[in-house]
Amino acid sequence: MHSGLFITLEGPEGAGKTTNRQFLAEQLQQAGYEVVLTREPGGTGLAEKIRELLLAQHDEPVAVDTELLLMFAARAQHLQQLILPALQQGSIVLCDRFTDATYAYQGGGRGIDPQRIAILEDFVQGGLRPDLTLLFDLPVAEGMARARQRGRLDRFECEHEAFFVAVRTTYLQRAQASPERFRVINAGLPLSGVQQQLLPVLQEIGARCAGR
Ligand SMILES: Nc1ncnc2c1ncn2[C@@H]1O[C@H](COP(=O)(O)OP(=O)(O)OP(=O)(O)O)[C@@H](O)[C@H]1O
Ligand SMILES: Cc1cn([C@H]2C[C@H](O)[C@@H](COP(=O)(O)O)O2)c(=O)[nH]c1=O
Repeated sequence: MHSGLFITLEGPEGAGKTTNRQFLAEQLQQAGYEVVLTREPGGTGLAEKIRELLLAQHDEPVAVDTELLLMFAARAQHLQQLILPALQQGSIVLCDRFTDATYAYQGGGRGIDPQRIAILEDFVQGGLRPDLTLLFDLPVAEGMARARQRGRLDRFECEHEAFFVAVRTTYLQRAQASPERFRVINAGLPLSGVQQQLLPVLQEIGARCAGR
């Protein structure tokens, strides 16, 4: 059990998670909260090295189970070194992607049985789950266009459209299955419209912190 708040930001490539994570952090810090910003895969020195392996192109195919296990290896390190200590100190942790991404990308995209992902989720996380998850949803083509504008594409960003359609569908199914945890944000609007949708979320975060 911890006294902090674990908030994850999810969505496909180019959905605006990084941009809006910064906006949320600034608002929360101005309101006096201790905020820790992090991301997956990554977030610690070792986990960032695993991220480099995962995002790079290799001269042999990456087996889907290798990809899955590397995601959870990075997560185990991230949890022990950064997320759990921050939550125990009472911080709000804003994490760009977490295990919902594994269900969406390795489950939906790569076709791994979600029951196998659930076994690793329990093994690595014990009972820890995000308190709140913001799903930044937008049409696949729009997200890919935004990602392409940034320049060179990583190993995931080079996937075909059907992969990203499966990723988006899985995210939306998970949001529908757990409405108490997910808030779905229409990320296809101009930035001001996206941030407008985050105002009630900020109020909710404040209320949850006050109740702790
Ligand atoms: N609402 C928006 N309208 C138009 N462009 C946006 C919007 N939000 C973000 N962008 C732009 O889209 C690009 C991707 O945004 P950002 O890096 O925040 O997304 P992301 O979800 O973190 O992406 P990824 O998961 O691929 O790293 C950036 O160039 C950003 O400026
Ligand atoms: C946590 C996690 C991530 N991924 C994928 C999703 C993205 O393509 C990259 C991370 O890069 P980004 O800058 O956040 O877009 O990794 C994944 O496939 N599975 C996961 O669990």
